[in-house]
Amino acid sequence: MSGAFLEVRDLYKNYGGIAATDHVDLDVRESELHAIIGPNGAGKTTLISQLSGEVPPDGGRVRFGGRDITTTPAYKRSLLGLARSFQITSLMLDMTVLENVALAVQAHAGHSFRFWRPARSETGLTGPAMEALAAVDLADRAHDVARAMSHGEHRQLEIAMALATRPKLLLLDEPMAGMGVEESQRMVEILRGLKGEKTMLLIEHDMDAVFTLADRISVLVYGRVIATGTPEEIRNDEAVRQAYLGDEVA
Ligand SMILES: Nc1ncnc2c1ncn2[C@@H]1O[C@H](COP(=O)(O)OP(=O)(O)OP(=O)(O)O)[C@@H](O)[C@H]1O
Repeated sequence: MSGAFLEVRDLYKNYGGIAATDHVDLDVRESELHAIIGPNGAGKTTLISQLSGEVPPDGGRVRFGGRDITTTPAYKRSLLGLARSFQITSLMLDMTVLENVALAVQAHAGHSFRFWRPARSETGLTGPAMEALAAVDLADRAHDVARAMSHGEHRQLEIAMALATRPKLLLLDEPMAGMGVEESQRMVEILRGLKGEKTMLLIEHDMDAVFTLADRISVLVYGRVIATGTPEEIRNDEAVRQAYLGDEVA
């Protein structure tokens, strides 16, 4: 027992002879920002999908908050406090920013809200929704229609929707994907603001962002974790340097 908040042991997923995750061991400690990096096809998305419960593992165990959740379905993991940042495809573009977040709160709370009332009229929904929007620097956009926002703001909104459910662990799947320099910098600031308050597992290709933000980094190559450590340790790890042909993590 490591006493980690999220404990992954021997996790395995095979796709037609390819081990997408190959006996992965991973510990995420409470309050840390733990990043997963690795070349294309290394298994990062498969790993996060196994943690959120969308992809069932072929072997191994996942424990969260001391409880075995290996076979727990995604919606129950979310109720236990394990949230994956929503994807853009789940945004309601013709609704306001606030309504989108309120819907996420409502969906998470299930029966405790009266579903036939419009989400905007429930103060029990708008309180947590506004708090989440403030955390991602979108409070002043609350009443704008989601369609009117930029790509970067849509990604901020996705994070607000996950935060509004007050998760204990936030799974972030490439939050900087498709962003320009300025948008990425804004996202880095937002994640920096959440550091310490939220435990986060971050998958990201933007190495500058990862090395700036992460408390610890795990490196996945061909489905295997080849190293875990502080940014400094990862930077100096010979196997990691070789996996990245020496330069990208320098
Ligand atoms: N649903 C699937 N069916 C078959 N093979 C899959 C499936 N999902 C992933 N794979 C394979 O598993 C391996 C790991 O893929 P995965 O998408 O998890 O990697 P990744 O590290 O997220 O890649 P990227 O950085 O490009 O997003 C790849 O070889 C991929 O082709």
